[in-house]
Amino acid sequence: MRNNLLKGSNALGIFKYSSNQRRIGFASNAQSEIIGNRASAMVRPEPCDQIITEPNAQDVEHQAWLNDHPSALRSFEGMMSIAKGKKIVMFLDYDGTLSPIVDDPELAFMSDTMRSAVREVAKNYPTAIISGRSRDKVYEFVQLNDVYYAGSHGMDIMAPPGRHKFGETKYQRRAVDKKGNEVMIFQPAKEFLPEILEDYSLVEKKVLSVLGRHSRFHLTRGRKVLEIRPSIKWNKGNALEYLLETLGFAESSDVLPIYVGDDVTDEDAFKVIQRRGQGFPILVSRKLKATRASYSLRDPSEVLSFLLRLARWRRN
Ligand SMILES: O=P(O)(O)OC[C@H]1O[C@H](O[C@H]2O[C@H](CO)[C@@H](O)[C@H](O)[C@H]2O)[C@H](O)[C@@H](O)[C@@H]1O
Repeated sequence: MRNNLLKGSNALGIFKYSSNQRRIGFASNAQSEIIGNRASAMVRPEPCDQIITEPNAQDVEHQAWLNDHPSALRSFEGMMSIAKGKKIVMFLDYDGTLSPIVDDPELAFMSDTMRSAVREVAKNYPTAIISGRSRDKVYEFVQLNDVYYAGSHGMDIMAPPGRHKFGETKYQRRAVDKKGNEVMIFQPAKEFLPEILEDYSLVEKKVLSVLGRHSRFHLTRGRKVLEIRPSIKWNKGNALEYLLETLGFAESSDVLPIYVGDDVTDEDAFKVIQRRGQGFPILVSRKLKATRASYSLRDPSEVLSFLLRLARWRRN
């Protein structure tokens, strides 16, 4: 039991300090390696050292969660050995994944570094951004041409110019983007739009009472967000499947979708990947959470590292 606790605390970057023990710290300073009593008397502990007695129950629980949902950065080589010879398709959520969570949704900008990482990934693998936001808003933030955009939880999908096939799909139509390029738009909930626009301001004030008058809609909750959605079976998971189909991978046995997301709405996409038995669902979270994801990343800065490694992996 004690060994297990210590194993957990080591993996969490916490170690027990005693003066007669060999100790390797995380400080870059060479002095952080101390051997024996004599040396320990000469060297002051580095500020990063944490002196603790036992990890608490929460640490142990978090470590158990990390064992079940290991870091996609630490597991990168293993993941890529599975990906070898397969066609990777990249799916990315926006808020909390490509941009940090901030109080004002209008200010949820992504960094230029993140933008160029996504651009690099999109050069190498088909890439889609699937967000709860409107498609236009996500495009405004991301501003990349060569990616698929799926707004409103996948209910409004746009393929990049020249990257689409126009089939007979009922809700699909040709359109022209702001730069005058022909794009393909897919909107399975289009017929609901007039009602959404008509009731929007009222919905903000009296969400539940409005819902009482619109049985065709239902309420979902995100991170500090109330959303009214058409009661159709369409979510980020359906969008992922639709995009794989659009890309010609519907029946493919060698496609490997990677989906990175942080919120409850991303669980639908994780579920689809689990069901297909192919691909990597990755949850972005610092906290232990119930999830269908197989891997984890702590925050958007780790997402950035993952994307950069993925782009580099293909180049090599
Ligand atoms: O699917 P996503 O791309 O993750 O979008 C989900 C929601 O994102 C936005 O809200 C979240 O991010 C905000 C900015 O960081 C934050 O203030 C809010 O608390 C979060 O819930 C967006 O405002 C929603 O419309 C999206 O559904």
